[in-house]
Amino acid sequence: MNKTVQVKGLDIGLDRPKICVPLVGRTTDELVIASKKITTYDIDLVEWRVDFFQEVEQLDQVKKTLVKLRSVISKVPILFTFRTAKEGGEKAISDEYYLELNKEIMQTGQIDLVDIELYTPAPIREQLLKKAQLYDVKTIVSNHDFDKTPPKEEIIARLQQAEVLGADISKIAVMPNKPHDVLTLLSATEEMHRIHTNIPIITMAMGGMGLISRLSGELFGSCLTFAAVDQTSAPGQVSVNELLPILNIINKNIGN
Ligand SMILES: O=C1C[C@@](O)(C(=O)O)C[C@@H](O)[C@@H]1O
Repeated sequence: MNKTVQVKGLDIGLDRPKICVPLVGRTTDELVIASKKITTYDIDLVEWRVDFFQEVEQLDQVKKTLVKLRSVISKVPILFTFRTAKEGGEKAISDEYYLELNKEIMQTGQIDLVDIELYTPAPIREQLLKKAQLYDVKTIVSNHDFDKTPPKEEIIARLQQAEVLGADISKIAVMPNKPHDVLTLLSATEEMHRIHTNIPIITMAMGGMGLISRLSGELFGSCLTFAAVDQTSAPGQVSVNELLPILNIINKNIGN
């Protein structure tokens, strides 16, 4: 069983959850300034949330900006994510452009991981998964529910579906409306990790109510957690400086 994924020397899936910081700038300048700051922190990955970028519909501009970001972010993997409006992102684009954007960016050789939404129309999703393999880009197949927390069986089923499709990592983010919803997400995570999967998984309950899920991945089986340097990309993210000591204290004591 190989529940780890290696990217740029980083073993995702082992020990303490990896910390991923989102870049949410709207302009190239904002993004470059933010990435210079982010790389001074003790983090494991950077996610470019390109749906925040105001020139996202001009592929050449996306590519030029990516080259600049890559030259700043040289040591840690870059995850490229266009989060669609229907899954809580900033912008709606056509399925055709979603395909073109992700395909072209994978081909540049400048990114290490790509986020592909589980509910992307099947023919597009399949093409993207194939291209990722071809260009040696690791895939996170993701799903987001910004309104509610689906039942445990449904959370597990979506994570499994991502794995069956060939994801390197499967991910789900849900919104809790009551404390029990957080338990549902954690219980699904624990069961999925223990019994149902051969790949690393990422799960979180969003919002303040779900915060515990962003801290406790090492116990329940979520391999990565998103945290902010200045700006958050989703409700409930805390700052890297607040998160790091908590992850470390869990890591230090978990085997005792
Ligand atoms: O999918 C995720 C998870 C996330 O939504 C979160 O809740 O931390 C943040 C997003 O930037 C990322 O793409």
